[in-house]
Order: sequence, then C-alpha cells, then structure tokens
Amino acid sequence: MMDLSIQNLSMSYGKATIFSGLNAELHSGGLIGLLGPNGAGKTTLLKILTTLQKPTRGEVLVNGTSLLSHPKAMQKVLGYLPQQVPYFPNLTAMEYLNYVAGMKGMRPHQALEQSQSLLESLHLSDTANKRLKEFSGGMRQRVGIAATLLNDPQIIIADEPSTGLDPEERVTLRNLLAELANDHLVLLSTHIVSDIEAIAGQILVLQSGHFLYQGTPGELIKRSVGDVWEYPISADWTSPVIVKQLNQPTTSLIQRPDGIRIREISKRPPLPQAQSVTPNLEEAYLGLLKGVIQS
Ligand SMILES: Nc1ncnc2c1ncn2[C@@H]1O[C@H](COP(=O)(O)OP(=O)(O)OP(=O)(O)O)[C@@H](O)[C@H]1O
Repeated sequence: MMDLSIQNLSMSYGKATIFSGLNAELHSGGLIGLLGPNGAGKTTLLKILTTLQKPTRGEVLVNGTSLLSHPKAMQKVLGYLPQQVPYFPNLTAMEYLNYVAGMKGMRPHQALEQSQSLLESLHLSDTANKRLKEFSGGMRQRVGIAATLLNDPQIIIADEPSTGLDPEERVTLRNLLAELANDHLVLLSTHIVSDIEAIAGQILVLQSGHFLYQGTPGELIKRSVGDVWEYPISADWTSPVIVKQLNQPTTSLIQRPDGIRIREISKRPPLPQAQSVTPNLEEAYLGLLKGVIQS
C-alpha cells in the first residue's frame, strides 16, 4: 500500500505562477486520473512528484517520508512513463531493457528474467531482438512501459502515455494501467477524458493553478445532472449560425436514429424544446472547465 500526500504545493517560474496551494491525498488501489487542459501544469506537477524538479513551496510525503528531503525514498519505488519514451533506435528491445535495468541497479540475472517476463506480458517476445527503429509507435510505447515496470515499482506515474497511439493500442494501454492500479499507485495524466473514463477510481482536475475537482468520476457526473441538454438541429447545420454555435466547446453533435441532435452544456435550457439528458464524463469535465458546473 502506497500513499502520496501533496501538501500546499506551489510552483512558479519567475513571476509566472503555474499552480499554488495544491493539496491531495493519493493511495494505491484504483487508477487516479490527472485531467487538465494543455498548459495547466500537469507535467510540472508530475516532474515534482518524480523528483525531477523542486517546487517553490510545499511538501510531498511518500508513505510519510518527505520527497524533498529524501528524494531516494521516491526514486526507489517509482516507475515513470514519460510522454515520449527515450528513443535509442539501434538498440534492440532487450538491449534497451537491459540498459534501463542497469540504471535501476538491478542484477544481470534479475534484469534478464524480468525483461523476458515483461516482454511476454506486453506481447513483445517475438520482437525482443529487433531494433527499436523497426518498431511502430505503439510497440515502442509498450517497450517504454516494460522499462517503467522493471524492478516492480509501487508507484507508477504516466504522462499522457497514449499520445500517438492508434485506438486499439490506446485500449490495450488503458487496460494494462487499470490492471496495474489494483495493487499499485497509478497516476495517469491526460487531457483526453476517454483515456481515463471507465478506469479511473479518482480524478483530479487541474486548471488555473488549482484543483477544480477531486473525487470520483461518478460524483462529477452527478454534479452536472440538469446542466446538459439535447435538441434537434432546427436549421441547415452548415448555416453560419449553427456552425458558430457548434464551434463552442460546450456543444457537440450526436447521431440519433431520427437524425442529428445537438448536445449542449448550459445552466438553462438553450431552447424551449431542449430536453435535459444524462451527462457523460466528458461533458461534466468541460462544464467544470467552462464554469457551468461549480467546482
Ligand atoms: N522551465 C519552464 N520555464 C518557464 N515556464 C515553464 C517551464 N516549464 C513549463 N512552463 C510553463 O508552465 C505551464 C505549464 O506547463 P506544463 O507542461 O506543466 O503543462 P501541461 O498541463 O503538462 O501541458 P501539456 O498537456 O501541454 O503538456 C505552461 O504555461 C508552460 O509554458
């Protein structure tokens, strides 16, 4: 069981405050999704949690031990999956894993055993001796995951790991992280709601330097009940008025058996004929970011 306690954490670059006074309690068992728009500070927060960067103020405790005073306490239990897996085109998958295992201080026989078993569970055994330059983006990402999991880290932190993956590879990665989250602390940062929908037990929403929301996805959806509406498109949907309306982030199109309808996040019914509908997580999240749903 691992616990991460984020206490009054603040980060500024010069005069620019990225976030301030962040507090959160994270535990193993159930994936934790860190959501926020581009530039919200997710990577900066992950860099602090992975000891790559020092915060301006505040503290992070790893099972009660200060990460700032004892970064090794975190480094010993951490598996970090960065946005872009380091790329060594001329190494084979096995050679790359060996190299990472060496950096993690693993003994050669232990490195070999674990690399083989990880390559097998990530369906890469057949390609263990192929050079990484011959791998697809998704395969390379899976090698990155194998490298992250070497030495069985108890905390896994992933930064937008599905960038560049095709839909099938995204699902595979999602399932793998969900499975790991049963007995590891898994924190997955993304700006794509579908990456964590259905697998996150807890979500943190970071925007404008604060956590706008911390809790279960279900609770966020509950909060947005009554704020999402659906209505048929009354005019030609290529007309400038409709196109302008659809360009707002709070509206989307949905195909129904009787035609295309507009879904809109709004405190009040946008049209008299609009019907209140059950929100999905994406809508609840967007409503929160746009201030329609209260944080
Ligand atoms: N070394 C730095 N010096 C100055 N500003 C920085 C530095 N690193 C990041 N920033 C700024 O901090 C803000 C947050 O960046 P960060 O990469 O943490 O966001 P993010 O939520 O991870 O975004 P993305 O999803 O686009 O990766 C951005 O405005 C960025 O320009």
